[in-house]
Amino acid sequence: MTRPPGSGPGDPAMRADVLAGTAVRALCAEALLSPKPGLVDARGGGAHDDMDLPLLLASAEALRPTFRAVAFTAKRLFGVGLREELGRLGRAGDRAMSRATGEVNTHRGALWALGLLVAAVAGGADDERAAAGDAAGLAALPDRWIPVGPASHGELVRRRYGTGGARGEAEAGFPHVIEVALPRLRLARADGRTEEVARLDALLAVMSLLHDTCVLHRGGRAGLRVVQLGASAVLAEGGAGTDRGRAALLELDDRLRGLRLSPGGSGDLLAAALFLDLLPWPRRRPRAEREVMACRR
Ligand SMILES: CC(C)(COP(=O)(O)OP(=O)(O)OC[C@H]1O[C@@H](n2cnc3c(N)ncnc32)[C@H](O)[C@@H]1O)[C@@H](O)C(=O)NCCC(=O)NCCS
Ligand SMILES: Nc1ncnc2c1ncn2[C@@H]1O[C@H](COP(=O)(O)OP(=O)(O)OP(=O)(O)O)[C@@H](O)[C@H]1O
Repeated sequence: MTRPPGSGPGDPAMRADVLAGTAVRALCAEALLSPKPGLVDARGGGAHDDMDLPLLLASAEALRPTFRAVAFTAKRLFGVGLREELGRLGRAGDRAMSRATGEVNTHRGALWALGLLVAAVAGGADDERAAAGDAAGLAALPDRWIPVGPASHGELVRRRYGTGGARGEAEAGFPHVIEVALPRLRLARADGRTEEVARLDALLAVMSLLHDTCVLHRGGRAGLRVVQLGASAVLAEGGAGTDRGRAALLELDDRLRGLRLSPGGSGDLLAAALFLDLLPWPRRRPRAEREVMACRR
């Protein structure tokens, strides 16, 4: 759980501006990665007619002060006090995003995941699993100030299909980041894949398993099956780095754009994985290597 103030690593590499910079870099890296099935990328808006790459990059930059404030706050507060302040900062960040994008939801899910992870690292978590665990603890704490308003798409989907959505993923300690995206990223690197291919394979691995409320909202259970089976098929063909895998990926992209299905939750969790992967952890390599070995077995 979140540590009391003053017991963080005090590591200058984990200063608030470094954490905020790494969060923005992770968002930009996710946005730029191409070709992603159904998502906004360097080629265009994917399944979205209201987004493109410049909008996503502007939105990422608009969130930098929020991430910095989250990191400062997590060094100062802990427990429910921190959770409630994060809620306030997250809602203000959401408004900053909306101002930057003309009211388009470019990064709501990503701000939630990255905000919790930034807070966990600023609060003293000193490796990826500790960060995910501390973020889970924060997500599960009550926030008295959650505004009462119309149900979000995620809430409607949760009620209808009983899935946990972005909240459930965070409260469970980001299993699709820790157990799926990061091991796949490292396995692909260890197999000599390019960085772009490794990131695409990590995204596909998440898509093949996640119950994404964006997809369920737009396409119901049938839509979710298209996404999960389509991503599994690309991986079964060898992933984004093989000719057959690349052809299957482009086919899936056409299909998702045709059905207007966007795997936005998977995009968010890839950004969260890239954030943890890009951070200058004090002691990280041995664990990363162990995960590659575990994934090979
Ligand atoms: C929890 C959030 C994401 C709201 O979730 P909800 O499902 O109700 O809303 P909504 O449908 O608008 O957005 C959910 C987004 O999560 C992503 N997502 C969808 N499914 C999943 C999933 N299974 N796992 C992870 N992310 C997912 C998608 O990008 C989607 O757009 C968040 O906006 C929130 O409540 N923020 C309050 C502010 C706060 O406490 N912030 C703290 C950190 S700064
Ligand atoms: N590259 C990306 N392209 C598009 N969305 C992404 C990308 N990466 C992450 N996302 C996430 O996807 C979500 C946007 O999804 P979506 O447009 O379905 O949301 P919505 O506004 O709730 O729904 P709708 O557009 O169906 O009305 C954002 O919360 C964002 O965090």
